[in-house]
Amino acid sequence: MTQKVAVLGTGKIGEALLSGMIRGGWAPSDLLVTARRQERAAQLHDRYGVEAVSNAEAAKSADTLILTVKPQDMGTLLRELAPHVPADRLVVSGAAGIPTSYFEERLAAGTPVVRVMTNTPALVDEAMSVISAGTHATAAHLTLAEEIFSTVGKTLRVPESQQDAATALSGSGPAYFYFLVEAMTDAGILLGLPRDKAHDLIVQAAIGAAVMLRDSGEHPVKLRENVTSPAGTTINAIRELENHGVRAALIAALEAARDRSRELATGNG
Ligand SMILES: NC(=O)C1=CN([C@@H]2O[C@H](COP(=O)(O)OP(=O)(O)OC[C@H]3O[C@@H](n4cnc5c(N)ncnc54)[C@H](OP(=O)(O)O)[C@@H]3O)[C@@H](O)[C@H]2O)C=CC1
Ligand SMILES: O=C(O)[C@@H]1CCC=N1
Repeated sequence: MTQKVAVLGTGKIGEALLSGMIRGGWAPSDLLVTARRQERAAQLHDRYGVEAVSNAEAAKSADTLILTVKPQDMGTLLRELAPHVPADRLVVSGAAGIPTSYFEERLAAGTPVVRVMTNTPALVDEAMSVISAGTHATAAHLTLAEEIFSTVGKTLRVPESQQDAATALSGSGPAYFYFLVEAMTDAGILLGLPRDKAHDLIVQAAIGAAVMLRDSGEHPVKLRENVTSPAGTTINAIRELENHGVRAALIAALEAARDRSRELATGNG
């Protein structure tokens, strides 16, 4: 039986998923979208040929509802949806912080809920989507969520207790790398390189390092040691990174992101 899937609150993440599903072979006729603004609904229809409907209509017509509004908008969306969602619908939340129990408490008893934390590299099919089951979600529901999110990259199942940590690492993760590239490009300017060349050098170093991390099978420490020659350039840079507490700063940063994810649990964060 064909599954009809609706993406509710189709912003950056919702659109990335929608476009990935279409690239992955889902027929636009099996997909529905909702948006808060009419002009956004029309834009999605024009771009992807999908039908844009109301949230209530999506709840009635689709087998699977993927909720991709901001955590702070989830309460309002659920109040609107709850009277229209039959208990056999799979509800997938893409929101940071909000636990599956939040949805279970607000939807019909027994509604299966799956929580997913993806990230923006979904736009280039390189997402990491971290998936957890709620109380009533079965293995088949998890498999369906994996099938949907594997159209935009890798998937990983974790116990829900690890979702806030996963959000800090991979949900927010791309932002840390962009931040590092921005800072290292500034360093290139300081060292006298034109900005465009500094950018290209750092981005290619990042791509090369990322591919080696993924494909070499080597531990990151070993990869770093291979770059770090005795009395060479790299060790001087590493000493400065350690002097400035960059390792401790990263640990503290990810802990802060994890804590913020926990705070968002109420949807009022
Ligand atoms: N951005 C990221 O890197 C990641 C985000 N997430 C999670 O994904 C979710 C979405 O984030 P993101 O895509 O960045 O946010 P966006 O603001 O881009 O998308 C949310 C969309 O939902 C719409 N919306 C809000 N309320 C309603 C409603 N009641 N009915 C229909 N549409 C509604 C908004 O409309 P309007 O355009 O009018 O505001 C907006 O277009 C969040 O919960 C976030 O935690 C997860 C992983 C990574
Ligand atoms: O910053 C945020 O809250 C969202 C969730 C993970 C990435 N972006």
